[in-house]
Amino acid sequence: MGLLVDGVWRDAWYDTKSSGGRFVRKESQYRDGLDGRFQAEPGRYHIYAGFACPWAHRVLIMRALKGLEGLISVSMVNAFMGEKGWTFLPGEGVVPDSVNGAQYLYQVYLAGDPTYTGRVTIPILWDKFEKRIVNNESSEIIRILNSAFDHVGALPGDYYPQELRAEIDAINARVYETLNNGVYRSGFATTQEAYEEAVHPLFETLDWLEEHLTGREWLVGDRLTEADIRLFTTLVRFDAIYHGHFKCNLRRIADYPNLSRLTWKLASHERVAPTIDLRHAKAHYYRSHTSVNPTGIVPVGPAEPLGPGHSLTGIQPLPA
Ligand SMILES: N[C@@H](CCC(=O)N[C@@H](CS)C(=O)NCC(=O)O)C(=O)O
Repeated sequence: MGLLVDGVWRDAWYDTKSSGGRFVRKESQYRDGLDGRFQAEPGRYHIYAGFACPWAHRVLIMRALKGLEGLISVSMVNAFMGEKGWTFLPGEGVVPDSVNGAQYLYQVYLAGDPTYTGRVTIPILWDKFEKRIVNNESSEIIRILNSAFDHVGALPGDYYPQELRAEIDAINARVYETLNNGVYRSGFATTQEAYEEAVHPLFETLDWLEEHLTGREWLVGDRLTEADIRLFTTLVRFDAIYHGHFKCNLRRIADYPNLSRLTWKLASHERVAPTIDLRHAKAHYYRSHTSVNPTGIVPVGPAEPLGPGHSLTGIQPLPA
């Protein structure tokens, strides 16, 4: 775990000292869209992702739902993120970097800008023509994938429809703050106060979502939208990872019937299922976050991380 400073890798854990033990997420730096100099073209773009990361997972799901596998290639990082950050070293679920030939993800950031300063995160949308990062903010990459490739062969489907945007944005805002990022704010807190400040609102949001989903199939409108996708990538990891590793343990998702139903509905979706590898994700969190779990031991349970009777075995690997 570390970051680049003027193009030089520095091994460092998140600084929580200056913020009273609170984990404060840094803004992503590459924020271009596919317009102007970047045009949507088959074969031009590459995604750097990984099975562990909930932010990268959003992007893998959108790529799959829009049927973009043949138009946008992908590389997948190793589960273990050590002192040199994410790597493409051989391991389960790794898809090597066919574009930049990087062994370490920081080399991809340097290939785009040899003087980059900042965190080295997945997901990344990379332009093979201009040889640079277009965007490294998942909430924006999923919107790009949702519509930019529609005229060059993407599958139909709009997961951010105009008429539902206000409602989607409102749900996203609460879910991002208290849940998607809330699990990290709970788990990476280094004071009791900072932890409790995160974990209580997190469960208030889960309670609220459970109620909101009564009599509804999806969060917004009567259809699958990006709001469901953004919620899902946290829910699917919750009982196996966040409940134990990040101490989000007032309740499990299995204790919420409506949230469990939504989680399973997406997890078993034929296009979404191949984007999930919970064993890999568990190994990442428990082995890489040595300040949270110094022994690196990966717990064996829960036996059924997606609720009674639901198994994810038999899922096919992600097409490269
Ligand atoms: N805001 C970013 C966050 C991405 C992010 O934090 N990814 C994590 C993996 S789950 C990462 O690569 N962390 C490495 C680091 O912070 O050094 C997004 O949504 O794309």
